[in-house]
Amino acid sequence: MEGMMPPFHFLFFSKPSVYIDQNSSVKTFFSRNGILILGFIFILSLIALIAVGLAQNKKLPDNFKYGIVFDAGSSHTSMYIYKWSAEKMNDTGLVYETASCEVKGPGISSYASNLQDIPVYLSKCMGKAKDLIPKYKHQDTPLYLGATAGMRLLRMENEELAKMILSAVTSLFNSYPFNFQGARIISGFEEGAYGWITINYLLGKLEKHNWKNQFLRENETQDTYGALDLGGASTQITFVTSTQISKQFKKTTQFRLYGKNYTVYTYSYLCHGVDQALLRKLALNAKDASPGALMEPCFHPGYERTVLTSSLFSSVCTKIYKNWISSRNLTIQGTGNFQKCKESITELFQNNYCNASYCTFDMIYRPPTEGHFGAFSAYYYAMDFLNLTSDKVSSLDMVTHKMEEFCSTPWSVVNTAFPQVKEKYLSEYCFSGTYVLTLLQKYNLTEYWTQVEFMDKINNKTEAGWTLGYMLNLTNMIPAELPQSKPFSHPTYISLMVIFSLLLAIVFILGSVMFQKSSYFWK
Ligand SMILES: Nc1ccn([C@@H]2O[C@H](COP(=O)(O)OP(=O)(O)OP(=O)(O)O)[C@@H](O)[C@H]2O)c(=O)n1
Ligand SMILES: [Ca+2]
Repeated sequence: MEGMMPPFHFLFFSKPSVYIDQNSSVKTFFSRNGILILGFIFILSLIALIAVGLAQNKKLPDNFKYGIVFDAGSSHTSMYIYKWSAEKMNDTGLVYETASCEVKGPGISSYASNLQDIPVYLSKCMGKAKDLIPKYKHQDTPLYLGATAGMRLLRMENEELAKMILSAVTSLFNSYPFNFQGARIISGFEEGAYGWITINYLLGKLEKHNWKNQFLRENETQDTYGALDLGGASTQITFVTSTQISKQFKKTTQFRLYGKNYTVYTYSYLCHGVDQALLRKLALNAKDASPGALMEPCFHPGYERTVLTSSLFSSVCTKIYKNWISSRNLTIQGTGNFQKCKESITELFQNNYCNASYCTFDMIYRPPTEGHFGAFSAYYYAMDFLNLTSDKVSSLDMVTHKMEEFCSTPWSVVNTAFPQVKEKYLSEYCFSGTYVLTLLQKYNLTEYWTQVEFMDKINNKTEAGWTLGYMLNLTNMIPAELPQSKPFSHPTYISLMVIFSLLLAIVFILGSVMFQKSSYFWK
């Protein structure tokens, strides 16, 4: 039938036009080959489109993963639930805290004599985890418990009791549907290193992309932050050092993360956490106290606390003072004097020394500190309460002035002004603030006050601490090498789709125009 389009397969399988009309043979030859080329482009475009679609746009709805970590500290236990996209698990900054739970009660080490209470102690937070994580994900959700300095101290005193606490936790957690990976006492070295990983991961210091979404190499990445963690029983300092450190000190570790090497110094000072430091200070001063009373410059004027002296010596950290006095009641009376408080805290640090190549206190080698530091846990609690976090305050003089003012404020005034703050915390902020300041001075970190950033939740979501780093490490979520170049971002994918669609439309339009012309020659 004249004028009708030939079927689609005709484009490729019709006889060569050169046999039909000898006069238009050359023109027809080109138009037929043009159609063939366009046909090829069409097929290639289609294949490319499908390939891009299959390779780059595999996004599945709600493909999230979860992980649960319990931080069993000396003063309290917290549970953190982390969440991340399963497709992007090797990227930095993508795992975040989706919920947390404060376990009611003291640190887990105080359950040594009442193991039967451990299920009640932990089950409320476990119930929260069960409710928050979708049921079908429970089996794939790793669950960890890491215990820190409180349990380290208990282990030094009585290893069997420490084991029994961990066994009680193990049998409880095994009865839950999660993928329980163990309850253990982590070392001070791990605690420091994982804290460093957490903050640098969350601050995006380990792996960087440029505006083209390409990974930046070695020296193009930003400097990492050092990590300062102040707990109740221990304190950790961790930072990247460029000082050549003799192997005999064994205080550094090598990390290879996202294709970059880091020489990280870390040390955990046991008995230098804020609670144990206060206990040591009180135990140390108790020997010189007049019978029944101890004047304490780190407590507010008018504050009183009565303790049994034996309770001051019950910790491993204060045992050395035990022989000095027999047990009796001791009333501690605040005098609220920042300078005297600072002097007495300084006595807790022995042999402080720092030169160009090394620093030390308590005979522990430490290379000179470098770069910026993120300070969390009790560093943050104290400085945040005192309104002294670095964006609000610019110099050490300001901090000193504020501390002098706060410590000398009568307890009745402080207590009335902050009725919502727990009495234990409130009565000790003069001590803990002064302790923070003294510790930072011992680390030589107060010269440039803004070198230290006090941090709580990073990106307003995830708490700074060792738990996230611990989970990232145990789930192999931080690769040693850089991941292969990133797949297309969503906008790039959409742009490619548009370009290929336009190309296809042009191919079709040109194809049909050329086909009409060539069929004119066949007539
Ligand atoms: N809002 C808060 C919370 C806690 N604290 C105090 O901060 C100290 C350290 O708390 P934390 O960092 O939770 O210590 P733990 O993790 O329990 O101890 P460690 O890491 O040494 O095992 C404790 O003295 C606690 O009383 C505080 O002053 N204000
Ligand atoms: Ca802690």
